[in-house]
Amino acid sequence: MIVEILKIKALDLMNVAKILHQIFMVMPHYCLSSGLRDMHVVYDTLQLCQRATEMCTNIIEGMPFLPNGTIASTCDIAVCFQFPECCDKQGYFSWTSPGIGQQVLYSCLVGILCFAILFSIEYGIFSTICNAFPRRCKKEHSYTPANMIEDADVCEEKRAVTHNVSTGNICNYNLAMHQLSKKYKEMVVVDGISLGIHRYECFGLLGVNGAGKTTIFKMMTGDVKMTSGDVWVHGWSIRTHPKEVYQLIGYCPQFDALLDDLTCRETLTVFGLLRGVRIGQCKHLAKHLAKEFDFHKHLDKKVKELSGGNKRKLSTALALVGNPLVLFLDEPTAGVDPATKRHLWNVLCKIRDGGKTIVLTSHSMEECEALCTRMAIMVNGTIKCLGSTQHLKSKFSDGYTLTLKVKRFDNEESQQAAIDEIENFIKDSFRETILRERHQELLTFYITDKSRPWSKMFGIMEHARTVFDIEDYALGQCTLEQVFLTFARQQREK
Ligand SMILES: Nc1ncnc2c1ncn2[C@@H]1O[C@H](COP(=O)(O)OP(=O)(O)OP(=O)(O)O)[C@@H](O)[C@H]1O
Repeated sequence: MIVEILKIKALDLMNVAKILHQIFMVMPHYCLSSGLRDMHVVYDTLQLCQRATEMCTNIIEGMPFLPNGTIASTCDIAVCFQFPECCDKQGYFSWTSPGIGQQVLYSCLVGILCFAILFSIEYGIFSTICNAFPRRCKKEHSYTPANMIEDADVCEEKRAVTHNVSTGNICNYNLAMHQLSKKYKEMVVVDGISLGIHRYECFGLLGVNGAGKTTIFKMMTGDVKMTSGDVWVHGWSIRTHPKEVYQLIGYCPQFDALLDDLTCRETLTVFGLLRGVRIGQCKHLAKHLAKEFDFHKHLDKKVKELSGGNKRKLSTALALVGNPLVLFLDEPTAGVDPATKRHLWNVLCKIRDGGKTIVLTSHSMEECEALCTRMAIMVNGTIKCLGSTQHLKSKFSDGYTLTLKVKRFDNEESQQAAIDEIENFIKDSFRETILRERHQELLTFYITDKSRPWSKMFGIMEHARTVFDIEDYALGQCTLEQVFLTFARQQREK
């Protein structure tokens, strides 16, 4: 009884093992190892059968009553009787175990399937299918941006881009983004951005650390997948025609993506070849770009021997290889000395005026003022304001800034009393004044009343200097940095 139960159990287990074997066969590692094991079993079986047949032949060869012709068949029968596995005469590639026919078939099928998936991803076949059924796909991807009160310029830009998308006039822009969003798990880092950028434009993306600027660049260069929305370069959609888009863009990443052991000349040549520049022209291109970006003295130095600033110059130059139409520059002048920075600005202005579109991020307001025809300030993945430097200054900081330094006292109480006295005086003397910032003895006031002439305001301040404990002061128009700081505070509040 127990033996019977054990037999049934063993049979069940064998069936389970067979099913598992079939399932695991889709895994190449399992397929390979089971194939090797089976080949070894077939080899051993064949060896055993051959040796048994040879032994049998030696034994019965001397028997007189057996005719010569029947020795072979007699041995076959004897060996088959003794070792049943010798009866089948299986080859290595037979379909049933221990042949490896199944493993070979599974490996081929899995290989073909994986290649097909790889090609589909590479050539965007899945996204093309997805775009063909927008409603179904949107269930997975669509993301509605948090509806907050938006600035009128941002709304107008959105409306213009949406109109051009719906009327098929997206070619009006060199670069257009529509409802571009990115979510990392539950965190929204880019929140429904719509922008249209033309030729001859240098567009600045400003924002505090973590506002989502680099993520926008990464989506446009295909580094990360967008959650929803689309990007068009010269009318080509990045979702449906990524290859065409990549041919039209140049990218200088935030952190230099260079090969340490190549020289600058070799790096420029390799990138030139990758971008389809003829080998003969690469030599000239390397020299030209090195001269333009002022690192020709280091052209034959290895990348690892370059200073940080020169690496930045090389990275920016690489973005220009292949003559792209749109340039994405992520903090191109970070770590570059002021003189070279100005040289780079001139180069970038020349490129912009040559008909290209530049999108850059920078934490230098000076740089944005020098280069950008338009800019946007980003907060928490959304655009808070948009326009030219002067437009932003007049819209968000229409007034004057007064910065003053109070004399230093050893006594804390006297210091506070002097500050209070000066603050009261300023608030009484200038109408509509706000104390915007205070860092120790440095006070910054924002004066919105523009009715007083400069002469009168300076007169008040010169008088105050003689009466109060003021060490120094500066009075001027509001700067872009102040506009930026107004929005930067919102990021911290969120
Ligand atoms: N792979 C990732 N996984 C999860 N979160 C990410 C990932 N990459 C970026 N983030 C988050 O997305 C947000 C935006 O990052 P991003 O690098 O775009 O900011 P940024 O505006 O370029 O900042 P910075 O000025 O410092 O370069 C950040 O909060 C960051 O932590």
